[in-house]
Amino acid sequence: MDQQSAQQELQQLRSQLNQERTAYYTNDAPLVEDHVYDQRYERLLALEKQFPQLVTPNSPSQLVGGQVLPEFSKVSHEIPMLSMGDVFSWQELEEFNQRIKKAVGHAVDYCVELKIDGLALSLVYQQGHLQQGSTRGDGQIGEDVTKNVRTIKNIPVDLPQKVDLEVRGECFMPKESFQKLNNQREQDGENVFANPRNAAAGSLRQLNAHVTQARDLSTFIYTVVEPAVLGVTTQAQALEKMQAWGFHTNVDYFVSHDLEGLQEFIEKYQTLRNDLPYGIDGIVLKVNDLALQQQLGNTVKVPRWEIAYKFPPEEAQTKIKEIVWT
Ligand SMILES: NC(=O)c1cnc(OC2CCCC2)nc1N
Repeated sequence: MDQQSAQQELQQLRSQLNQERTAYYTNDAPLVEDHVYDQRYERLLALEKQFPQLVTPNSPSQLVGGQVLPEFSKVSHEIPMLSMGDVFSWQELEEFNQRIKKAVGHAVDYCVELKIDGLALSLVYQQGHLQQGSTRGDGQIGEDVTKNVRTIKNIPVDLPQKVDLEVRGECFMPKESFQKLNNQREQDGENVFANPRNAAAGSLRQLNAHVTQARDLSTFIYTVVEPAVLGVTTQAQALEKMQAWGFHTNVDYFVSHDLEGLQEFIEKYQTLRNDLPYGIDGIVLKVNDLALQQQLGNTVKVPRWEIAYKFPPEEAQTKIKEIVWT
């Protein structure tokens, strides 16, 4: 076979295998039988062995980097990765709502999301290919964790369209994986992680990508930095579109008008949180209209258009709950 036709076949194999991998891990909806995927993967490896000069970073064979990094290189976030203001009571949520109504002049819709207890992650795509993954760091400068990010199963390496796009979300470790990891560490006489969030941070910020790959990390993507690229004008549409493009998003969100239905949502998830397969530490209220978000802008540290309502720590939950609701 000549190089030209090998190049064409490899391009097709890479795109097919990456799509099949995303569908399998993100939507639990495999596109092909396992043995078909395996045959394709074997063909890719054989061609790459015969034509090593045709291997690309996005190839499924390159997902786990070879060498262990000496340290992380730094990434500067063009748009700062802001944190969130926290409130702890219903009254403070109402004060937040009043501030928004005063600034905007009328009641607004909010997109209400679960607050996943993980660490913030940025994913940058160029021409539809995953180019870089980085941590929030101090909001301006984060760490380049691209090699590790490529091992996270529900992060797509290719997008359905060849566009430049940045999305952000939460990287977390499911509770069950956390338990298994700590049991294994205890058996190996290693120190255990205090909670799933620390385990996720320690696993993502690993200099050896093979270690990250073994840690069963996951993501919930919640922000598109440039909504126009996806043609969306609200946060709820952004969540829908990102899911359609292959990102793993959290479906337990709803749009409330002027806090309607919010108390029920909070009570529901303050109770449900123990049974969820991942950790949450509250809910996030975001002005749904993205143009309004821009109009409201940000303070130095946090956006004015969103607030995080933090649940009381799990052990104290019952006591504080009576105080908050009576
Ligand atoms: N932990 C979460 O689940 C979560 C975190 N952050 C955000 O929104 C960003 C958007 C701009 C600042 C915060 N949404 C979330 N759901």
